[in-house]
Order: sequence, then structure tokens, then C-alpha cells
Amino acid sequence: MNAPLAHPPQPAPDGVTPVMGQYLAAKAAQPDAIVFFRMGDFYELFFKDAEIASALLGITLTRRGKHQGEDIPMAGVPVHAMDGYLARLIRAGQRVAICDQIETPAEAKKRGSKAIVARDIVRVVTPGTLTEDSLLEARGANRLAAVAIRKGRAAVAVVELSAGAVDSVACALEDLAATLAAFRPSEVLVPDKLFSDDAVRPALDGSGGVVQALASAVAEPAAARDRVERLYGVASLDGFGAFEEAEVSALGLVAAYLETTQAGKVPALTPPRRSGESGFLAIDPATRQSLEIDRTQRGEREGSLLACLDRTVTSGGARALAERVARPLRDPLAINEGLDAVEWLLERRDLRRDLRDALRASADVARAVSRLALGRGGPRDLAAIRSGLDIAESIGGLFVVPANPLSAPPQRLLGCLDRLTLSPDLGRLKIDLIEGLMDEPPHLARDGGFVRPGFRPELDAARTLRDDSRRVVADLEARAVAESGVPFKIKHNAVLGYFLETTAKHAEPLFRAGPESPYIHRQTLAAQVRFTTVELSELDAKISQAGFRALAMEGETFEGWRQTVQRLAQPLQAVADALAELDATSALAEWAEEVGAVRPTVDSSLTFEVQGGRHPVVEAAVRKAGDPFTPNDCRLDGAPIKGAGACPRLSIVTGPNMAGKSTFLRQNALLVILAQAGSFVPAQAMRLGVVDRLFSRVGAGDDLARGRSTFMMEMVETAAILTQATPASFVVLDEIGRGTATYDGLAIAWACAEALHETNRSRTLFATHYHELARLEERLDHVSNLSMKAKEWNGELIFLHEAGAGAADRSYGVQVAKLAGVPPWVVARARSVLDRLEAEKAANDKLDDLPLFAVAEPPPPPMKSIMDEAVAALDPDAMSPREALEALYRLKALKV
Ligand SMILES: Nc1ncnc2c1ncn2[C@@H]1O[C@H](COP(=O)(O)OP(=O)(O)OP(=O)(O)O)[C@@H](O)[C@H]1O
Repeated sequence: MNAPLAHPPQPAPDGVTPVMGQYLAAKAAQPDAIVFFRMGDFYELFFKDAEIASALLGITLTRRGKHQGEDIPMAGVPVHAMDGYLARLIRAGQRVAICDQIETPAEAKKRGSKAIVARDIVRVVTPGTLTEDSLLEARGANRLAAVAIRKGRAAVAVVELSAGAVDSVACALEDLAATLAAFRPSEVLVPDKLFSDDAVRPALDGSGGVVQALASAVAEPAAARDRVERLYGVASLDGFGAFEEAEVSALGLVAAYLETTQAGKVPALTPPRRSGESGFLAIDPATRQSLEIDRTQRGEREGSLLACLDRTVTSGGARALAERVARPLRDPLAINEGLDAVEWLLERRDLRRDLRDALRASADVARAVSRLALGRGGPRDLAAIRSGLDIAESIGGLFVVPANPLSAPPQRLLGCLDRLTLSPDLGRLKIDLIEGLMDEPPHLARDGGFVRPGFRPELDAARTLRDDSRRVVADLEARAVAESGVPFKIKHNAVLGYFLETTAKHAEPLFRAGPESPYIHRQTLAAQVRFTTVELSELDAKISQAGFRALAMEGETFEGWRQTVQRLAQPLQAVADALAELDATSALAEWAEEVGAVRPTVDSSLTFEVQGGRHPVVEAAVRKAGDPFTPNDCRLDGAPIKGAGACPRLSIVTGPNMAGKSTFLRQNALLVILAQAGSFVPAQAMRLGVVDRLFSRVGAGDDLARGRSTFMMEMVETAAILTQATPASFVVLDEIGRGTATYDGLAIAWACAEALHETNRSRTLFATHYHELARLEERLDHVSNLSMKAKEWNGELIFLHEAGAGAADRSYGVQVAKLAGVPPWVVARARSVLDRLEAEKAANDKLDDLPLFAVAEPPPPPMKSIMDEAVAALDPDAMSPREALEALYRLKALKV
């Protein structure tokens, strides 16, 4: 019946009990994981694992038996409560190996009376490979990533096991951090050689995931290619595209990790979706953090751009929206396709409402498919698929093709509708599930009770026999009481099956009746005595046989459906994707209508022009408090056009504390993200030449955890911008240089602004309290001053939150201190100190004499373009013709 065991129980070493021998073998197979060792209704943990888990979970640590003369520390968790404990261990960064009983005690007995139940590791649970709803955040993706570097190129492979999606991105080394952070992985695999590599370490640190080092040999291209081909069951990877070596290595790491953690079970994965880094707006980890795109700086979703925007009604839709916002695009054509879809749904309020109502009822198809494929799903996952398929069909009906082709849905929506058209196979599966699966099935297949009556006649027959016999058993109780005069109760347990139970006192006459009595004694407990009769034991056998048969038939039915789902995993995931995309798109339309957002014009110029822009998150907060939000314009242009009316390339933003400088800076960066994510933007109008890299830095943010001083951190991040920003980039710098002595800070801020203007030539907003920087406007061609307006009225400071031309003359820091409740005597003292300082400064203001301003700096060395670097990295002698062709395509992509 059972397949031969992969790892038959081995004889234990001398002096070790057989079970402990099994445990030690499991631990040796997974030395880095906490081993959950199944013993009956508990998972037991031993030795160091027990100590770690008891500390992390607060469970009792006991001792049991001895190993090599020492007590064995032990702790246990009940099987039924495992998920909660698992979740806590995983959150604490642990990996857990589940060592289960893989046969029943009865099966073990067949191998010999002394045989112990065979156990094996059935899975290793790690942060990046979770699939259970109870362990996953419904509205966030859970991803496992791998990083590899070969021939000077980096690659990131990403798998979302819970939904079956795989991504592969090859990129330049300098873009590794941004590429990895865009996926927000929970776990990152890296060859051990790269673990402490200076070029890779910051990317790993910035990714936010738990880092696992694997043996570098696993990433060797030939071995890696074999593994990936095995994972997909294909003879050659080439059918999926021409992968770079680094991509194959990274995918190989993922494949190797899935092999061990899933104990050989093959997940249903989509072919790797390849995207070059040139397809996406690069946003490095520091920028993500500073702009609070999908998490606030404190790590919460609430208060982020994503949370403010999210009007999705399904968890798949929420994940699709999160991905869209986390990885905005760079290609104007693709961006405009996304915008077309949002606009079309925005204009059709009724259809949108019906669509959202329909979607609201659908379950998480993607995760259900993935669990079923991995053999971890249950009847409820089948119900999720049924509802998804049903809704897919009904949604198709909402989009009636109009007579006028001009009002037909745009391409992206048509693509979704196409994927929602069920193939005959999917149609059959849907009907099968509608006809065969109960409306509200149980969670687990094990106990049966999910196949509808009437679906399989032989199952109905077994169930009827079981239920009728149960009824006869119930009648039998009344008959036995009437015939014997003894107050019997019929009960059932796993050991005795059905039995008649009464108290010791009432049982007395039955013992005296002798062998003629129909009541056969089975068991005597302290207060109860249990009997059976020939009829009852026959009925018991019939019921258990029928019950067993019914259960086996339900199991077969489930397995049949499960296999169909596994076979149809890809088209099912395509349906799930289409539902998610429709949800995300209609949610963006809903939000746009709610907040009055407009469609941005996106092209490949170097323009940035916003009229009446608003910060979506701050606006929501300010409005909630009953205040109005002041919209602001912003115009920048990377193209070197001089003369009247030309836009600046770089604006110096000054103004009092609290006047809204940071809000203004971030709002413009967020508008870039929204527009390139294919979303409408909170503004009156916006024109955007696509941005290749977005940078946002706020001066002096502590990073004590990484042991860097505040100012050092600020400079490391600034250095990254100055080496990576291009004329197509967009940079916002907020008070760079403030973390050090005034003149050092001013000098650094000055030099950075100059470099961004002259060398990087990026569109830049530069907020500062160093009002001296305003003089850059006179010295450089494409610099303008902006200031946030405030006015003093009756000695009070009033913020207008309005950005206007010109520089601010002062920071009003003392007034802000007063507003903040600093005691009046301290404010008064500060004011008099300030007056003195200002008078002194006016008397010997020698700034213009400083070399900083007077000496013409040597022109900065020409920065190597990305193209130059890419060309320099090529080694034509070491390339096959195929690699040369690939390289040519890559270079072409860089140029676009
Ligand atoms: N355009 C606006 N309309 C309405 N309120 C605004 C606007 N911009 C900012 N605010 C309000 O002003 C507060 C302070 O803004 P912000 O932090 O941007 O000021 P700041 O100039 O950067 O200050 P500091 O120089 O002290 O860092 C915000 O929290 C918000 O409540």
C-alpha cells in the first residue's frame, strides 16, 4: 500500500534509544534548524532547540532521559497549536524542520513487533517559504530572494512560494541594492563567498530579509542550471529565455533551497519572469525608507503611501498594488497602458462598483493553488478556487463589448479579460467543484465530510450504511435498557469502539448472570463497567468499515481534484493574476476619484512639471484634523535650455522650520512614484519625463544598529547618489550636511549641490537651512531658489505652506521653539543670543572671502557613464557569439 520509505529507520547507535537515534539523524540532516519531532499528539524539541524555543515561546523546559550521561532538555508543543508557535519562531528569525511520523503505528507493527514508527523531515519552514494563511500576512507578499554575481554582473532571483510567482532580474552591481529592496524579501540567499563582500553587504542589509549563506558551489552555473531544470521539469532552461550566468546562479540557489526546505515536493511555479533593471524605476533602500513607500520609518504599513492609496477589496489585489507601487516602471509606453486602464475604469463608475462587488466575494486563489500543489492544501482551498473561477466568469459578463470601438476597454483590461476566459479544462474543474464540493467545506481533508451527497453514488452508499448502523446503535441502547433493566449508555472510543456503559453497582447483576448473559464484559474502570453484545460489535465493525470506506473515497476524490489543480496550476495562477490586476486597477481608479487625482502626462523628456501638487499622506492627515492642505507647483527640467522661462534643473528650497519643506520635497518624489506606477496623481496637472533612478535623503538619521555615526551615514548615502544619479534621475535632498559643524556642513552641502547640477545633471530639490546656498542661483545656470512662505503677525509666526520664488532670509527657529512650548525665559534668552550673533555676523561677514566661494574649483573629473562602464566590463575574447549578442542587447537597453 505505502510506497517504500525513503529513509527506513536505521538501527540506533549503541546506548541510544531507537527513537533518540531517529531524532539525532533528523537533527544531523538539518543542524541549523529547530527540529519539531512528532511524538503522537505533540511535537517535541530536544537539547539546545528545547532551550531556544522555551526562551522564545515561553513554554516549559523539562528533562527526560539521559544522553551520554547528561539529562536531555525537552519542551513540547501540541500538534493542533503548532501554527501559532511556528509563526513566533519564524518571526524571531529561526528556521524550523518538521520531522513527522510518516506511517501509522499499525504499519510499523507489520515490519516487526519492535519496529518504531518511521519519521522523516517533511519540510523546513523558513521566513521566505511560508504558505499557510495563518503564517502569512494576507495583503503582503512573502518572498524568498537569492543574489549572485558573475562576470561583473549581479542578479536577483525571487520566488513567492505562496503564489507560485518567480522573477529574475539581472543588473549592474551598483543597482543590486535597489533591485533587491524593490522585492522586500523576507529571506535572502547568498553564496557564502559573497556574504561579507563589501559590494553585496549593503544590499543584503538594506533588503530587510533574513540572510542565509549557502555553499558557493551551489551557485556554480552548471550545477545551478541542472537544479533549475529539475525544478521546472524541463530539459533546457533556454525555452524560458536567454539567461545571464548570474541569473542562472541565483535561480540555482533558489532551486537548491526549495529542494531541501520542501523535502523534494515540487511547487507549482510560473516560469521566471525576466526583467532587466532598465524596466523599472530604481529606488534604493534608503530612499524607500525616507519616502515611506510601503512602510513608515517605524516599519508600519499604516501611514505609508501604500496604505493611504489602498482601496483594494481582495488580498491578491492588495499584493498586486503593493508590487506596482514598490516597482514603478520606466517605459513610458507601459506606464501609459496602465494609466489607460485606470482612466477607463475611473470614467465608468457603475461598472467599477459592480466589478468591485464581484471581486469582494473571491477568495485567495493564488495561495490556495500553491498550497494544494505542495500537498498542504485542504477542501477549503478547493472552495477558494471554485469561487475564483465562478467570479472570473461573472466578471467577463460585466464587460459587455460596446458597439463603439472607441469606448472598448484598453489593452491591459482586455488582457485581464482574456485570462479570465476559462479554458475547457478550467470550466470542467469549476463544474466538478460546484457539483461535488460542499458549500462550506472543512479545513482538513483528513476527517472527510466535504463531498456533496449525490456526487459519488458509492460514497453515498457507504455513508448510508454507516449512518443507518449508527441509528441502529442508538436504538440498541433503548432495547438493552428495556431487556436488562440496567441503565446503559452507549459510548464510543478509539480503543473499544462502541460499548455499553453503566455504573459498578448496576453491573453487579450482569456478572452474576453467568455465561448465558448476552452482555459480554469488556472493561472495568473505577466507577464504570463496560460491556458489549454480539450485535453491537457486529454493528461496530460495519460502521467502522463503512466509515473507513467513505473516508477513503473522499480522500480519493480530494486527491483527484488536487492533482487536477496541480496540472492546471499555471492557467489557475493566470486567473488569479487577472483578478488581482483588475482589483488593483479599479482600486486606483476609486482612489483617484475620491481624492481628485489627475492623469499625469508621461513621456521620455527630462521634464518635471507639477501644478497644484499635494502630498497624499500629509494631505489625508491634515484634512482629518480639519485643516486645508496647500497645493504647490514645482517645475524642473534636466534639459540644458537657458534663457527666460527656462525651468531650473536644481531648486534650493529654504524656509522656516515647520514651513513644509520636507513635505514639498517628498510630495514631488511621491508623485514620480505614483505616475510611474501607472497611477493618477494628486495634482491639478503633471507632466513627467520618466525618471530612471529616484533618490531621497534626509540629513542625519541615526543608524546606531549598524554602528555608523549619524553624519557618516548621511555621507555614505550622499556618496551613493553622487556616483549613481544620471540626467534622467530625480533627487530630493533634505538638509544634507546638517549633522556636522556649521561650516563643514555648509561646504559639503554647497559641493553636493554643485556636483548634482554640473556633473550628475539630475533634476534636484535641495532643502536647506544654510541660506548661503541661495547664492548658487547667481553662479550656476540652472539653479533657482524656492522658499516656503511664512509671515509674522503680532509677533506670531504663521505658516502659509506655500512654495514661492526667492530665498528665505531666516529660519525662525526661535519662534518655532516658542510654538513648541519651550519655556518663555529660555526663548527670551535664545532671542537675545540670536540678536548678538546676527549683529556680529553682519559686522564681519566674510563669506565671500572664503575659498569655498571665491576660488574656482577644478572641474569635476568626468563621471564615467553607465554605458562606458558596461562596455569596459565586456571581455570579447571570453565571449561566445551568443553571449556577445546578449551583451549587445543589454547595451541597447541601457541606451534607451
Ligand atoms: N502644503 C501644506 N499644506 C498644509 N499643511 C502642510 C503643508 N506642508 C506641510 N504642512 C504641515 O506642516 C508640518 C511641517 O511640515 P514639514 O515637516 O514639511 O516642515 P519643514 O519645513 O520640513 O520643517 P523642518 O525644517 O523643521 O524640518 C506638516 O507636518 C504638516 O502638518
